[in-house]
Amino acid sequence: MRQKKIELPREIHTGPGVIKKVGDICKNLRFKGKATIVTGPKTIKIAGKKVAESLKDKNFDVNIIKVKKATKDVVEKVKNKLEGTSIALGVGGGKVIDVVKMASKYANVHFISVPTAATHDGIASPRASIKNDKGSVSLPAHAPIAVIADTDIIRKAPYRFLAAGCGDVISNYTAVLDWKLAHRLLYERYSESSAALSLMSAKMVIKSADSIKKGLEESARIVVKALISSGIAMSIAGSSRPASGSEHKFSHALDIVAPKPALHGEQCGVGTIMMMYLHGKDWKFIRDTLKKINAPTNAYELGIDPEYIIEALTMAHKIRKERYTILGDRGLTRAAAKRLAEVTGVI
Ligand SMILES: NC(=O)C1=CN([C@@H]2O[C@H](COP(=O)(O)OP(=O)(O)OC[C@H]3O[C@@H](n4cnc5c(N)ncnc54)[C@H](OP(=O)(O)O)[C@@H]3O)[C@@H](O)[C@H]2O)C=CC1
Ligand SMILES: O=C(CO)COP(=O)(O)O
Ligand SMILES: [Zn+2]
Repeated sequence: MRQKKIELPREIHTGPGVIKKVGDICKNLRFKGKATIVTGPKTIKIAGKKVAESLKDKNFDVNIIKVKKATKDVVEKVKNKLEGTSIALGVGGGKVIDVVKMASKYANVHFISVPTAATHDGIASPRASIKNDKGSVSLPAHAPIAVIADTDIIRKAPYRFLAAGCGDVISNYTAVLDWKLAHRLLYERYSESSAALSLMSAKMVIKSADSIKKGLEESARIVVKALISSGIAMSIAGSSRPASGSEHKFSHALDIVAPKPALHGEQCGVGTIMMMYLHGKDWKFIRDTLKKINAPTNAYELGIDPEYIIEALTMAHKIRKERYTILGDRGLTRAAAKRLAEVTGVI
């Protein structure tokens, strides 16, 4: 019998004002001494300082590291600064959380995920997307020991962020279709329970699409819940397969070719419309749901020139090559890419 390990967060704290409890939560988890906060230039003001205060109140010796990028070098630098730390905390968006996830794994310390925006499903996942000179790689990291998601902070973030999170989780539709395809064609290992949870996470958002609105705590809570359960689907799979397929390849390709890429989740949402079309599924349903949420559904709304959309479509199959998808091994011709984007109204 094949052995399997599933790593999950031990505690999940959500709700308005929960950030004030960070110190308490760390103490209850039996951390003490030095706590290192990894945060970003904006998020330090939004949440980093509050986390520091809460930790200091509980007698932690607090060290703050600001990061701007999620690259291998940055991960290495942060890892070196984690020496002697009892607990690392990632306070910010997806990049910050990915950096602390990898650095803490290398430094052999636990980390806590403190998202400041509901933009991505890496909040609770055991994977990290790290940039390199060829784009990015998906690396095995470890799951956070705790997730502390303050829905008051998240609801006050620009609405665009919440809509991006919806795009990232809705993309599970095509990710699972691609996974099933790879299972049928290549007999790739497939988990029914992981795929079911991944789809359920997407459906949680789709079902509530009409009530996902700017500034509402309830909306932030729905999206955070869906993103966390999508991360747990990745934990069960032991990879990002249930949450990253052809639509993510398209988004990763855009990150390489577009001079000013949009948010990860926004790009994944648009990618999902097009990949649903390639799968012969109801792509209009995805487009209409994204529209209801006020997430981008075309190049113009992404702020990306149509030429880059076509280029990203033609090179997407070369990204994460080990992950077989509807794009196949040869990918799309330029003519097919142009037609796909036109037919689905993306350009
Ligand atoms: N590991 C995984 O499983 C997954 C990883 N990802 C990765 O996550 C990244 C995308 O994350 P995303 O959050 O979209 O992008 P970023 O982490 O780049 O954040 C985007 C910007 O938003 C700012 N920000 C964050 N919170 C707030 C707030 N409350 N108010 C105002 N500004 C805020 C950040 O500030 P600051 O400048 O301070 O950082 C940053 O400038 C990608 O690299 C993607 O590959 C995505 C999905 C899953
Ligand atoms: O973004 C992800 C899941 O939403 C993870 O993507 P990758 O595994 O392709 O880096
Ligand atoms: Zn994603």
